[in-house]
Amino acid sequence: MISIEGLRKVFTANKTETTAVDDVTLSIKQGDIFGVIGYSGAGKSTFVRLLNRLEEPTGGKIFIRNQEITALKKNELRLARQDIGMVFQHFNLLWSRTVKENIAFPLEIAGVEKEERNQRVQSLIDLVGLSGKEATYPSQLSGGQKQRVGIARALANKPSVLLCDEATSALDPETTNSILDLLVDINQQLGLTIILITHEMRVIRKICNQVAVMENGKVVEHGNVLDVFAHPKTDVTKKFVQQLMGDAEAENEFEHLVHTFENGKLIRLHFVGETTNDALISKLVKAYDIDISILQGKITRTQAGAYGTLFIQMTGEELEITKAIQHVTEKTSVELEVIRGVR
Ligand SMILES: Nc1ncnc2c1ncn2[C@@H]1O[C@H](COP(=O)(O)OP(=O)(O)OP(=O)(O)O)[C@@H](O)[C@H]1O
Repeated sequence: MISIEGLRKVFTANKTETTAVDDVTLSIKQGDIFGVIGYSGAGKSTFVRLLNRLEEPTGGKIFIRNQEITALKKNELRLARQDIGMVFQHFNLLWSRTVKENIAFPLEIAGVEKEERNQRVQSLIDLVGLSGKEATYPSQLSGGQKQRVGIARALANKPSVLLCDEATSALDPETTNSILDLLVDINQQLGLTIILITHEMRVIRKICNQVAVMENGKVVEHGNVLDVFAHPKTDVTKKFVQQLMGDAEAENEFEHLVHTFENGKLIRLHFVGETTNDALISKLVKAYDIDISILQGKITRTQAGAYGTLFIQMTGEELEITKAIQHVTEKTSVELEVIRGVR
């Protein structure tokens, strides 16, 4: 759907050059909710603004549905942009226009007839849950409602791609959740491909199936959200994962466990994907003559499945414990590590 090859953006200000986006190559599939995460200054905003050429690339190519965006002339670009909606952090609404008039604006520019325009605006208002607010001005709306107008406006020309530039960063956690739910709805109902940038891992966790991590203009890691979460390779990704999981896996935590729970085997189970639903612990206790205590852990859910770590203590006969461990390693995809054997 979207193919990005060697994308670069260098800004020159006061004779100093800043490489905001540095040789980014990615491909994004139709229907993906693709998250780009990074700390402030990583280059996320520049990256997303390059995709519709709100910023002109210094180098590289962008293809959207086989059309080379980077090769388009100004007037061709205007048409191509109708296929790429964009939602902004600070909404960018027209304050002197009502909700209805804001959403109608891109349709007026595209020359859509009044009757069709009105119909489309009304169905967008229903889609984003703003029925009854048609004649309201943006200043009379809450942040979440303003962003709903922003989303409806971005969808007005029936784009196949929606770019979200920190769309929930100005909102409180509850409103963030409702806007993220709306984006998932839109993705499912309209089959829209969504690219969103954020500095919050919980946004990625809640709605993305793919993620790219940016640092110093480069994509340092990317792939399926679960894979990247479960096996983070770079320090920056590890820090983001820790934002969600806390430091449940920190070394000093397990030292503490080893000393506190002196009997039986101490085991770390690492769950990735659907296996967390399989009632593994109760199956083990029923099938083998052992006891299991859950000592510590955290499991979190992502759009692509669950993952997390659980520290358990197994007590009982050595042979039974060995059989239970074999069951986990041979019959499930849960990763198991014995961190201390029987005393
Ligand atoms: N118009 C500009 N002129 C000069 N430098 C710029 C310009 N826009 C961005 N930069 C620089 O490019 C780098 C990346 O900025 P960008 O805004 O893309 O990062 P970001 O990851 O989106 O950060 P934030 O979340 O704080 O917006 C920064 O070093 C920034 O100072």
